[in-house]
Amino acid sequence: MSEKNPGSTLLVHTRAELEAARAGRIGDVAVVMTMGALHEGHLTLIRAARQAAKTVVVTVFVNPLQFGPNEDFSRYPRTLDADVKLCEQAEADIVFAPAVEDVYPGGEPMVRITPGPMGEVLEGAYRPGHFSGMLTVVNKLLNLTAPDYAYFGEKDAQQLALIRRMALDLNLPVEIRGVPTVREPDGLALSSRNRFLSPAERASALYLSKALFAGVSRRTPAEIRRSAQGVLEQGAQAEPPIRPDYLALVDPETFAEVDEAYRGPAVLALAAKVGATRLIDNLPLRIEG
Ligand SMILES: Nc1ncnc2c1ncn2[C@@H]1O[C@H](COP(=O)(O)OP(=O)(O)OP(=O)(O)O)[C@@H](O)[C@H]1O
Ligand SMILES: CC(C)(CO)[C@@H](O)C(=O)[O-]
Ligand code: BAL
Repeated sequence: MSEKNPGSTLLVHTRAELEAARAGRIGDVAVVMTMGALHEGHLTLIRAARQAAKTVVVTVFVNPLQFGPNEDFSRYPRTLDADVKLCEQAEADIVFAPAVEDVYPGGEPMVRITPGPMGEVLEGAYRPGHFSGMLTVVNKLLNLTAPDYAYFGEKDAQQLALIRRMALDLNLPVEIRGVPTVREPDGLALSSRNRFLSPAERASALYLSKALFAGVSRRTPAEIRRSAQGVLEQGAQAEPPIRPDYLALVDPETFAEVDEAYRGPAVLALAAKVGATRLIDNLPLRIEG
């Protein structure tokens, strides 16, 4: 049974409930996929979807397939009641929060999406299997929600590039739309995992966005990398120190490192651990030389 909230947002859990909630609705559909623990970044995606489409579906699903064995699947925050209230405020029509058995009716899937070379670098190198699990569930959620448009954040720029590429390579009947990163006033990218940070870790985490902003103010690829790297090195001396996984200046479509002669759009990408929490951040920029 679907649960009707005080406003007009319907919370549904199964495919049948989702189809019933969709029945009779006319016009275009936008989906915003999330792992819950919603914050202003997610709400910005939902508002963009609200502007664009007659029906807005928000999915809330912590996808086991995209977490490695030693990652934070079990401690990932789960706050469905609060999430539904926020979706209500952002005027989403339907929240689809399925159980694992509904998304994976055949158990662990034998058939999965292979991300190809773009899925093997940066996040893909540090989280083996992550992008295959992510693309597989995004494909499933697209099949279940059948949207005209799907909204994703630029904070997860490699994920966004892979989803765009999957839509192109697999002829998916959906338009993938990216939304700029929402940040705290001091620059920290909003992320559900920020709630794990102690005040001291929160202060050290600021070196991630500081490094990106130091980089984008430079002109050439070497200067951009050097400048961002310098700030990350300061962060590695902070207390507690940040422990960077990677810093890269890449082509936004392929995520291959750009060379010194490259001019055009790029993404400055990084990931670092702060205490037990791993954070990523990305900034699009234009290399003019
Ligand atoms: N600060 C942000 N600004 C814009 N979009 C965001 C932001 N944070 C997350 N998103 C987007 O929201 C969608 C759902 O992301 P998700 O639920 O994983 O949240 P998250 O905050 O990225 O969590 P975490 O990084 O801790 O996994 C993704 O498309 C993601 O890129
Ligand atoms: C796209 C997504 C919802 C798939 O589980 C997840 O990777 C995320 O929240 O970015
Ligand atoms: N926000 C990206 C999803 C993940 O970290 O698994």
